[in-house]
Amino acid sequence: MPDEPLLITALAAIGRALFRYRSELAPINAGLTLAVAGLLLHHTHPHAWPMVAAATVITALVAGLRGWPWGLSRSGERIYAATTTAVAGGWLTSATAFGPGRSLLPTVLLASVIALGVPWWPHRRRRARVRVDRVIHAWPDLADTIGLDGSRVMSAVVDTWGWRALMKLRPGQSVADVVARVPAIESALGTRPGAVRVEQDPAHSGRCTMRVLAVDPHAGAILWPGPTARSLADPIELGVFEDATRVRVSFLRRHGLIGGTTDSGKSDVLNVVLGNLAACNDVVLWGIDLKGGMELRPWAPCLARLATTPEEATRLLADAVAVLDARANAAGHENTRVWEPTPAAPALVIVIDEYAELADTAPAAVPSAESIARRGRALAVDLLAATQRPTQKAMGGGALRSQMSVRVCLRVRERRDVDLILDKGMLADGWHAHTLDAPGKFYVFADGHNHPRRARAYLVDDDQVRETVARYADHRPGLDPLSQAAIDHHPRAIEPPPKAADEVLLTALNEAPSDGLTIPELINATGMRRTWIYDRLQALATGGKARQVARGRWRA
Ligand SMILES: Nc1ncnc2c1ncn2[C@@H]1O[C@H](COP(=O)(O)OP(=O)(O)OP(=O)(O)O)[C@@H](O)[C@H]1O
Repeated sequence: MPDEPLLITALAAIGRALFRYRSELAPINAGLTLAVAGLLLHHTHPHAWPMVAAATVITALVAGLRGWPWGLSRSGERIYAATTTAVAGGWLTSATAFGPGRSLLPTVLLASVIALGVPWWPHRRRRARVRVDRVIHAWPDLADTIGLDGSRVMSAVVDTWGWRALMKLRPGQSVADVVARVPAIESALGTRPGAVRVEQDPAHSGRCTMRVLAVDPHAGAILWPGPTARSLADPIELGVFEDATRVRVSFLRRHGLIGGTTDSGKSDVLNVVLGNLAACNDVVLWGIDLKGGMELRPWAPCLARLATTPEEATRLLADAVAVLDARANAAGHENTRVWEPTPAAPALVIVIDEYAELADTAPAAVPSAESIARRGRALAVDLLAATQRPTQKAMGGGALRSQMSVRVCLRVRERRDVDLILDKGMLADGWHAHTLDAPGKFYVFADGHNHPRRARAYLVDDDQVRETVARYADHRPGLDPLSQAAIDHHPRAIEPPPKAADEVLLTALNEAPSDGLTIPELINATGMRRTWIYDRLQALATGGKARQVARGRWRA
């Protein structure tokens, strides 16, 4: 028959529309189903209405109290589920006993469908769920278009900020392929730019989670809730990830690096860490701030020392090396490998605001910083450095960074800075810090944080700094006697090196053989400590008065 294809096409279109809009039509479908069920029950089991009533009460209670069977966790949604179940069950009970066409029952059913449909139709999470279902349905075609053919969406969950889907990739595809196509995915899904994130499934290289953020949870500043750590062993909360989980990072026996361009929020992250460390009773804090103390001075009452000039910084770091040496010595004697920070024997954390400035203006301090970076972790002498310019020079060609196991990367100006702050290859792996679009947004690479997830640091305002300082300044611990003695007996720390020793060093270098003198020979000649010799050699080398002729051998 000529009309048959048209009829089939029309029926198929209606079927597709009914399927596509099944969520919107759910109240009407439920009303129709109830009418049919009432008719059947009334004709076959009219005396079963007490059982229907009992089932209604039980189901409404379970839906209201437990959210079952829909897995509802919000109280509003549970109340809605319980009310709907009670109304539907009550109507079915009456229809079973009296027949669905009796008296006002049809009108009550129609009025209930409309009344209960009113909260249903505009409900945000329901509409989001529908949109997600449609995307899952359309994904095979979308994936073909954007070059991810063969990938599948296995499941999807709607959350506070949007939705996230678990994806299975075609054999041979990798997460890097998905990351590279993020802009194409955003265009295919019709989202705002920057709404899609891709995270590797740690358990399977062929799977990943795709997060679509309808609302940016980091759009506004998130105020610092105050310190949560009380000991260096407690993780420090830096801010929140995009799924509203907290960024908790341990700084125990770890050096930290905070990098980012100007105004990216480095000082703010430092403030969050300092605010927490100030509340820890097993940490002594020292600070270096070569911007004249602009950033760290507000914390001064909680800092046992604050260096604001290159000379002070050099001395401070040399003293830290003396502490390190003393602790290493003691650990050797006592046969212990690590220094456990306690209020009586606290860790020493040295906070350096703008490390590149230190490298430029106090080159003699760099060997000390590098020595602390290399040896400090086990002995609880830790560095926390912020830098705006993660140049190869400032980062010691990567040697310093490699010792820093907590790396926070805020917005950077150039893509290559990502690899300088985090590590080689991280940019290609999706740590796109150049796309961070507001101060305080960052990526963190640390123990337990090995995937590129965007976070936003808490914002610490000046009042909070003042309050925290006022609260903890009087409760700061002092250094343990061993470490304090190391500083007190360390000549460089108290006064400038004796002029005589300086002259002896210069003479020794001038008269050195062509293959130079070793450090032990220079120690012998001057009677000074190794760290003093090292500092002076660096300073003389910068001034062109000494040079290293071979590894570890010096002359004028
Ligand atoms: N987590 C945050 N949330 C919201 N705003 C922030 C956040 N962190 C910083 N800001 C804003 O960004 C501005 C710059 O922050 P901050 O001084 O910490 O940047 P910086 O990287 O240290 O800058 P500079 O390189 O100039 O020292 C601040 O005035 C503050 O208002």
